[in-house]
Amino acid sequence: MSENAIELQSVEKHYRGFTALGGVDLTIERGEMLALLGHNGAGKTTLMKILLGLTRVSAGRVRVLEQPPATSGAVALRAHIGFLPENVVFAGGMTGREILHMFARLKGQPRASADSLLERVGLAGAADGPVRTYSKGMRQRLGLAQALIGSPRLLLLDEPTTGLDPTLRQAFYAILADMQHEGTTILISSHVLTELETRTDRIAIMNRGKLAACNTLDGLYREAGLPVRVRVEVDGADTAARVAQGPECVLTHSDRRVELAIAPADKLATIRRLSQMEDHRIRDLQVFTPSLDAVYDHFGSVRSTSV
Ligand SMILES: Nc1ncnc2c1ncn2[C@@H]1O[C@H](COP(=O)(O)OP(=O)(O)OP(=O)(O)O)[C@@H](O)[C@H]1O
Repeated sequence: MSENAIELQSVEKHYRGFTALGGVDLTIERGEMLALLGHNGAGKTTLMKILLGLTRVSAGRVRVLEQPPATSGAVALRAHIGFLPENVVFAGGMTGREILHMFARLKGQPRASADSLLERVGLAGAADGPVRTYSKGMRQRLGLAQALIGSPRLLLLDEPTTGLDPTLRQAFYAILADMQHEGTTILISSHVLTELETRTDRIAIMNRGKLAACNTLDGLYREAGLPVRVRVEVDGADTAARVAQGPECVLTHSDRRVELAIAPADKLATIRRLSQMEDHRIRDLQVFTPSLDAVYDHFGSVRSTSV
């Protein structure tokens, strides 16, 4: 059995001359949670549709749980995939329980499994009310319950937390963490890097139909190589001058404070240099790593502009 739940090799998708995906290589291991980030139109939904077998690739090779997804023989494969689309719409007149029972029947699963999923997503109390009375967060949770029917081996979630408040988002990710713990592979697309930073194993950033980066968060920081900012609070003008005399780029300089910009690899050398200035008083030193938004911007705008 392959270690990989998803394998994409040189995948392209063209719509009448428009390139939605321009050669994507991506492998996702079984049990991994990978975030797919990208601007509007970057190609995230197209990629998910390909994985679901809803659209065929124009070129390249795709394997989902070791099978090509867009073939007539892929019906059994789909039973192992849970999908939550970006805009989930349910018949407003039906209750949450009726909807989940319907999806359970379609997936050949017992009704009891739907009932326990309503518990799991915290909708048991509202399950017998019509969906038109549900809040956005409740509809999203019903959508997640629908995606979880049949304990899928692969979960594809297209911007699932859009519009959820922070508490609901946390509850949503707690359920995903449980699923991952049980061995489910999860691919989750989003615009928001900050909410995914501590929750996913790796982050793939798409830019205009190409993969601009795919790495752990630490790996993305390393790859981006964005400068680290060091703020040094000093006892007076002499010390400030000494701090500013080093090889680092000086961002601001006053008698009390100097700010330096340094390459991540030089961080320790700078701290060593500052700590060895024994005859000068450094009152405080703060290191600011680049924000996640800066990392995202770096890959979203600098690389992969050739599609
Ligand atoms: N059926 C289609 N016909 C023509 N162009 C399409 C079709 N589907 C998608 N596209 C184009 O392909 C590009 C990628 O679209 P896609 O929906 O995959 O982006 P996305 O990253 O999911 O964006 P968003 O974050 O806005 O949902 C877009 O420019 C879109 O207009």
